Amino acid sequence: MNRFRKPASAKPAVAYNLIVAARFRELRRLVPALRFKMSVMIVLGILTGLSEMVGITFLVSLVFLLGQQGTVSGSAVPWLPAFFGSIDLSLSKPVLIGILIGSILFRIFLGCANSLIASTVNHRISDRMRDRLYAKILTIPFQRFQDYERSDLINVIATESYAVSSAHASLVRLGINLGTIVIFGIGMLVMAWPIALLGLAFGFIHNFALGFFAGAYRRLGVSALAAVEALTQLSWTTLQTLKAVKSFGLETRHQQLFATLSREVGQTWRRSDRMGATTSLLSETLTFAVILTIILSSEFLPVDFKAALSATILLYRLQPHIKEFDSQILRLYEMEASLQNVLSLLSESDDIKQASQGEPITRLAEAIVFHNVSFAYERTNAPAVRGLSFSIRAGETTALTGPSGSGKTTILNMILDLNRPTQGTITVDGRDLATIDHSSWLQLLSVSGQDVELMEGTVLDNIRFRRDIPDEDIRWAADVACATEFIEDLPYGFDEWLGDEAIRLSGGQRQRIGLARALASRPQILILDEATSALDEETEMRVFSAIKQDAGRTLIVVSHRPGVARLMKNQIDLRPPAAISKLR
Ligand SMILES: Nc1ncnc2c1ncn2[C@@H]1O[C@H](COP(=O)(O)OP(=O)(O)OP(=O)(O)O)[C@@H](O)[C@H]1O
Repeated sequence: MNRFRKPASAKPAVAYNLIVAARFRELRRLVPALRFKMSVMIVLGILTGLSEMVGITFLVSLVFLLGQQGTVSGSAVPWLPAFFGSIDLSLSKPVLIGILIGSILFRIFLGCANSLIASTVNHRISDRMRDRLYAKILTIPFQRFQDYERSDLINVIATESYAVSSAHASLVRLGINLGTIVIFGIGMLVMAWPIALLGLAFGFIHNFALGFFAGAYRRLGVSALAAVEALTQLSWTTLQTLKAVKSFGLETRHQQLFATLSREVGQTWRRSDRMGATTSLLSETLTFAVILTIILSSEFLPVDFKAALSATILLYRLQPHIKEFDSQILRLYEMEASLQNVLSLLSESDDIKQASQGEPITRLAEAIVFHNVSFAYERTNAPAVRGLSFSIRAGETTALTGPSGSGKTTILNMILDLNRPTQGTITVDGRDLATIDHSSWLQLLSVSGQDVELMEGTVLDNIRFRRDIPDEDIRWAADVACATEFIEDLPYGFDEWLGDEAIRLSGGQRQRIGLARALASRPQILILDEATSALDEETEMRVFSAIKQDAGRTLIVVSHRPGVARLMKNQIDLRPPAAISKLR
């Protein structure tokens, strides 16, 4: 994730069960109206448990009554009088069978309803999380975005976002299990209190014993996440640098690295399975011990046999709930690392430029002026540019020149409002750029750089770049960028599939697609940052003369080629004054 964030602690929790409260608090921040939906699902789940308990006790009674004829005298179920006092609950066999079938059907119905609701709610949570994470990537300041590994961002959107719905599902299951445990416990207490006490002791021992695994599950979550992130990062960089990998003959090296990382991912899943099997075995052993205790001590228990049998079956049916209760807590530990990643990305502050509502701007009438502007990137010792004052006049052409690293791109980024000066101000027609509505300012601008970020799609898609631009404007832009001449030679012309690498295009052809993309929206201000560096001189001159024919546009060009700089009316030289005078 963020390269500058400390990794999540893998230490075991001090108080094992408190993780539930921590996860609940985090989820409440992430999912509005959490409590209502959760409560409905938990109540439905508990009702399912209740109908199961009713079914079990009536089933036991039925088994005992099957041999009898007519109405059963007295209460059919031994614990009912404890709830209903002196009311005569004599039941005939058909009624008993009816109640039994009813409770089974009710349980099936509630179970299905709850699964459907859970699935809908969980998918909605996942959809919402993915949308929010994606939106966050688009709204965090660009400089902050650069702190993140791209592959990790893909991971967090595509897979780790599910941690939120999984945590929600786990909390719901925990609520249902706890409610069911309480209801079964009360039922057992009424039927056979010694067995209920044994059950209570079992629950506590179970919870205590599984608590020892909390730290291991948390560490497992951290290492599983690290292994998946490393694997995705390698895959991502291999795809990005495949040409270099092949040119340097590094295929085998990459294959070996991938196999090692892939094995690590497999190992963490196997470790997860082994830990699941261990905790399950522990849980089953504890259940066996408690059932054995009941069987061995049954003769000495002061409980009616039918009630003892019902309570023992209940205890047996209770075990999965106790087991699930603890395994859901362990899951909360395991998913902690992923959840922290989601939370940390979502807690990034939005770019104030996008959030603030400044004054809209419809055109650049006079000039963009830098007033004693300095800019320092985060975590750097020296500012990238210092004390700059100059103006870029509207409707004119201006060249920004200077040696590599002198801050030309940094200046363009400030004009694009991607970065704001750390000192000084930039004004547009006399208004502070920081007070101008960000999106209306961007409507006036278009930029093309040395490296063109192509995307999966056709030539047309790449020029249009998901904007509403008519085909005529795209054709016009391709003409001005001198791109039509090579596009028409492609087998499918503008419909030729490029892919994000556009391997079949030369560097200069890719740059011309980038230029056409910038021109297609017919911007008032066109910014070209070494955008023609890969073109031959003749084509470059043709491109500039075509661009300059479209009068009225403000053109800002960064180029290391003196010939290009000379084509511009104004020049801003970023060399230190001493260096300039030495050259004269
Ligand atoms: N994201 C960043 N974080 C930290 N420092 C940066 C960042 N981007 C650029 N810099 C630094 O800021 C300085 C100016 O960089 P910039 O890219 O603006 O120079 P440039 O004049 O455009 O260079 P070139 O002609 O090589 O493209 C350089 O020292 C560079 O290392």
